[in-house]
Amino acid sequence: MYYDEFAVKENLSLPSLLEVLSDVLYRYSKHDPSLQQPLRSILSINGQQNALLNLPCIDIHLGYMCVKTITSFPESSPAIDGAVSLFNSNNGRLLLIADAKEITARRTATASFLATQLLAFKKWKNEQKENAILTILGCSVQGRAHLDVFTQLFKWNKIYLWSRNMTHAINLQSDYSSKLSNIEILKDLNDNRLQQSDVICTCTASEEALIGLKQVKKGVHINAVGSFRETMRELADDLMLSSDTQIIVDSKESAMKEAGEIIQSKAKIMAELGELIHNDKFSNDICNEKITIFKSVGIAVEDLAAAIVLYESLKK
Ligand SMILES: NC(=O)C1=CN([C@@H]2O[C@H](COP(=O)(O)OP(=O)(O)OC[C@H]3O[C@@H](n4cnc5c(N)ncnc54)[C@H](O)[C@@H]3O)[C@@H](O)[C@H]2O)C=CC1
Ligand SMILES: O=C(O)C1=NCCCC1
Repeated sequence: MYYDEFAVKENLSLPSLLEVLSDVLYRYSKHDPSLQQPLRSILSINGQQNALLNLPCIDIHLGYMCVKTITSFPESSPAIDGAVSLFNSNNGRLLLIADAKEITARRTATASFLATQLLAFKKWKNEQKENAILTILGCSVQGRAHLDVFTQLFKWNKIYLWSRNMTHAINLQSDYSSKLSNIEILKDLNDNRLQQSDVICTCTASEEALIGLKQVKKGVHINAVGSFRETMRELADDLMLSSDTQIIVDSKESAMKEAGEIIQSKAKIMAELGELIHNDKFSNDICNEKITIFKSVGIAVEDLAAAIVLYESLKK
């Protein structure tokens, strides 16, 4: 009944997760009445950064209900802890309880990869696809999960890693050295290799902007993962507000309440990721001249997708 982080990692197929994620995000953005997801609750402890989060949702179309309860304690390691519970929505039976750290890490990175497919790969010519450069900022749990998912699902020409503490980047490079020989470390964010990157994933808990318009190239795609509070941000206002930037989010309702970059810059949101799925008009509006930003804060239907994939794989 309880699946720990190792069981989650071993049994959560990324291609299946990508498929179920696309389906639930598509129906979420279409306001499909069979899918219910209220805004999550974030209860802060003594007004500090430490918090208890609750993310429920019901999907009567797929026949499941899910609730993830996690703590976020940024000064602890790991920063996130908790469990995901999956239920049958026809009879109310509890089906599975699984480690939330691994589910959160993998569903978040897979959502970023889905955004990269829809916002970057679709607009690239073959040559850019064959020579694509990925940069990951922040080398803790999310940075590691992004490296893992992005390299399992796509072949990158080069990968650059940056972390505020360089040892973390070096350790991550070393952990992957037997599988990947194309990882390099960026010592700082003014390194012009950042400007050569086709895709950048920002995976930090920063409260100050780490990158601005001057540090990235025209047409870059950015997955901004880290911020989920008004006071947090990884991207500067000039990047958020440029007329060359198109901003996509996982949920407009959540992003406007939680995404620091969006609240602070008052940048306009172009669409939710789910609106881009099965939508040729939107895909055609995304062009190679524009910078695309997928700002995620994390929503319950993503955990539901992961829990369903896990449950159905364990049932076999
Ligand atoms: N969008 C989403 O769906 C999700 C977002 N998150 C958020 O993503 C971020 C990363 O998550 P984890 O790796 O689990 O957190 P973590 O606490 O394990 O790591 C935080 C990372 O941020 C770096 N960092 C903190 N302050 C910084 C600063 N001022 N400048 C540069 N780097 C800084 C740390 O060095 C560390 O590498 C967190 O803010 C977390 O809350 C986490 C889960 C899901
Ligand atoms: O969606 C999640 O799960 C989280 N989002 C923001 C940070 C904590 C976990």
